[in-house]
Amino acid sequence: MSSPNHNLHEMRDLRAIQRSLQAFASSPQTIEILRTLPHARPKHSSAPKTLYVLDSSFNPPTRAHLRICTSALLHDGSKAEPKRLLLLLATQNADKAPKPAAFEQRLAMMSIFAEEMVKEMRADGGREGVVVDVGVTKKARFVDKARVIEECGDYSSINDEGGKKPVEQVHLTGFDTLVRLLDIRYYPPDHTLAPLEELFEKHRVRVTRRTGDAWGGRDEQDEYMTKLQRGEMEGKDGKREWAGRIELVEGRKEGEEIVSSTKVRESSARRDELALLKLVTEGVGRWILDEKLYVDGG
Ligand SMILES: Nc1ncnc2c1ncn2[C@@H]1O[C@H](COP(=O)(O)OP(=O)(O)OP(=O)(O)O)[C@@H](O)[C@H]1O
Ligand SMILES: NC(=O)c1ccc[n+]([C@@H]2O[C@H](COP(=O)(O)O)[C@@H](O)[C@H]2O)c1
Repeated sequence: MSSPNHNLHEMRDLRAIQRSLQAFASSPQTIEILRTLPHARPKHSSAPKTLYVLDSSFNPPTRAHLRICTSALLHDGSKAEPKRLLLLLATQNADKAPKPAAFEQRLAMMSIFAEEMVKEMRADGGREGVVVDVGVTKKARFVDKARVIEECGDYSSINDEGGKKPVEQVHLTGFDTLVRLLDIRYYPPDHTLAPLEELFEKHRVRVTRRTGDAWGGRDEQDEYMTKLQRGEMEGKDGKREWAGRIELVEGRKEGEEIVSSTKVRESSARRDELALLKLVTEGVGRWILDEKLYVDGG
């Protein structure tokens, strides 16, 4: 889907981002790619075979988000190349009311975060040619996001018969979000998992463990996965085979600090710069401090 907003230059001008967001909000569009990095892209990039999607409120992007993305791009060897990553800001959340910061601030941070990620992957993994998109969607649930991404012209390739071939999406989530993805309360009016059929038929979910906080320890998370494999979803019109489309990967190591966007906002509210800078990438940290983001609470 081409748009006048595409490739907002560097995404630092908050007013320009705001104007793009307003245009998006008042348009019938449900998804829009606002920036693609790096600027000079490898030829193959327009037709990825695997599209990783990190959907988040990015309030702000953290080192946990960075790990989720780089782990997928660098270590998910089984997926088809070329790979591409979409950082997707959800302007509507399935659970949460909007909180600080404003969406334009979040997009500016996502853009800085994407630049830092591309740079880090070049340095660490020797990985040239990773293409990262920064986009927005009005859709809150994963099943709806997957559908609008499929329809987004930026990612289709042409099949042998000349038709459009949608790319396989791998949705990157934390364990807490997998539990919510498979919770029937998000699927009115029938409140069954049947609407997820189209998601799991075509796409996958790569789940990072999230332990040591409110989401249970390793054993509880393993037990949850075992129940899925044994067909726990079937009573809710889900399918046991879907478990094969869900991959659980390691997250934080034992003893490593717990990272969340909430913790960043709390550090900023306490004016604890040192704590804040440990939770986010350097450029995002600098932006938060310069803009005095979250200092009034949130
Ligand atoms: N530390 C983490 N470990 C594993 N997954 C994470 C972690 N932080 C975020 N995620 C996952 O990344 C996705 C987007 O994260 P989200 O924006 O909800 O971050 P958050 O830190 O949970 O936010 P908040 O603290 O504002 O609730 C979600 O699927 C979430 O589960
Ligand atoms: N069943 C679902 O598809 C479902 C449930 C809960 C959250 N979500 C989405 O997950 C993303 C991350 O959510 P949180 O910021 O609440 O962790 C948001 O885009 C949110 O809308 C989707």
